Amino acid sequence: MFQIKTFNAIASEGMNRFGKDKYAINESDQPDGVILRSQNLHDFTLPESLLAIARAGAGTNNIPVPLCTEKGIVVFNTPGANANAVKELVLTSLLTSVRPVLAGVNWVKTLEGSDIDAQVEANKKQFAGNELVGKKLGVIGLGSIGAMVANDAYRLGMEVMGYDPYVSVDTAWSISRRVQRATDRDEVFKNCDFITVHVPLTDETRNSIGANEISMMKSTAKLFNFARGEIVDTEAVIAALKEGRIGGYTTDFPEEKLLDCPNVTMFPHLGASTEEAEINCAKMAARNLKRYLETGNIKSSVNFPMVDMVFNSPYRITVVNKNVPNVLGQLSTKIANGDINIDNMINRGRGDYAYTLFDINETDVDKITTVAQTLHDIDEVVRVRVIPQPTSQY
Ligand SMILES: NC(=O)c1ccc[n+]([C@@H]2O[C@H](COP(=O)([O-])OP(=O)(O)OC[C@H]3O[C@@H](n4cnc5c(N)ncnc54)[C@H](O)[C@@H]3O)[C@@H](O)[C@H]2O)c1
Ligand SMILES: O=C(O)CC[C@@H](O)C(=O)O
Repeated sequence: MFQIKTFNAIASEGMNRFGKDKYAINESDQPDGVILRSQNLHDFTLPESLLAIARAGAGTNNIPVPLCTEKGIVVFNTPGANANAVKELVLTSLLTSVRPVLAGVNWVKTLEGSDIDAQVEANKKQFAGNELVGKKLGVIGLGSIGAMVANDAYRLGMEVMGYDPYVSVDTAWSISRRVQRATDRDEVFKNCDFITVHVPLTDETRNSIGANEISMMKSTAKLFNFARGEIVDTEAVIAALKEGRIGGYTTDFPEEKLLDCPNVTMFPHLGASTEEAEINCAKMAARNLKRYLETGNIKSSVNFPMVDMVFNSPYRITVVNKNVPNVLGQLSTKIANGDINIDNMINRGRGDYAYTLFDINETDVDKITTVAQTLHDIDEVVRVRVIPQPTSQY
């Protein structure tokens, strides 16, 4: 039985994938797997039992990823599964930022009397706005969300400029050739009427939009942040808004100090909050976690390499180890010394750590367990698992 712990409400369409025959949910404080949304795990003591964490979402800054890597805990996310939901909210924000439609709707609710039509025609000019067509949108970060925003903004008639020095080949293929590529981020700040940021929170991106970047923006330009609050220097934004040096700031990450600042729109972290996105993320997170627990194969991990080997032998030994020379040699020698024949193997490194699968032609569990113990004796080995052949491949 695998023990799964959940944090946050995870859509049942995902949780149902953990069949009751193999999985117990929230019954143990020594889980094999954790599945969560935005719960902060930085202060959570990672139990020794923990093999993997699946984030039903894109950002993994709520998880202590480097510590997980050191402990051989695989962290998964669900790239793209909520991208459309975020894109639709970004487009909603762009459209409502140029037309005060919500203010107009709320104003109509306050009307009284039998001459409402006359009041409407006399006052509607206060809710007039502008159009997006022909205006320039800058998209910083052209991943799952940024690429969709760029393509759809172009379809709405905007000029679009994108910046992403690390864009993946797959995403690059999906971006319209009409989206201008900025080679320098400053071009985006200097030229665009709207700037939207879609990068992960990393050491490089933290506070990466600050006073310097804001000073390059047009005084009418509006900044949109649906990525993470910490990417934008809030104090610099407040100063610019108060002095009228930029036109507006929309964020999905409310902060107290922004509450009474002019031209700020805040959403309560709603980017991924659609039924469809929650279901997509839950299903993908559950699939990632199940695949790893039942086969050792890794897909969509943020800290370990992708590994996908067909499981055709009675048992598989998986090893997480430091990525240094001669560990693989020691591992295979110890397996051979235990009189076990290797059918198939794969070894992949990522940064300081590597992951190896050995499919073994052996059914004697005691013999396999004894050999697995000897693998632990190698200094560089972090974690060893023995997995029986599953009834289905993933
Ligand atoms: N508001 C929400 O509810 C919500 C929902 C989903 C994602 N997000 C946030 O949005 C982020 C992006 O999501 P995604 O699904 O598009 O992720 P993604 O991994 O598909 O795309 C991120 C892109 O950012 C690029 N990038 C990284 N560092 C960069 C830098 N310094 N400059 C420019 N580009 C850089 C990468 O190359 C990649 O193309 C997530 O990490 C998460 O923090 C928020
Ligand atoms: O789970 C959520 O509601 C938000 C997820 C979002 O911030 C993400 O990074 O995918």
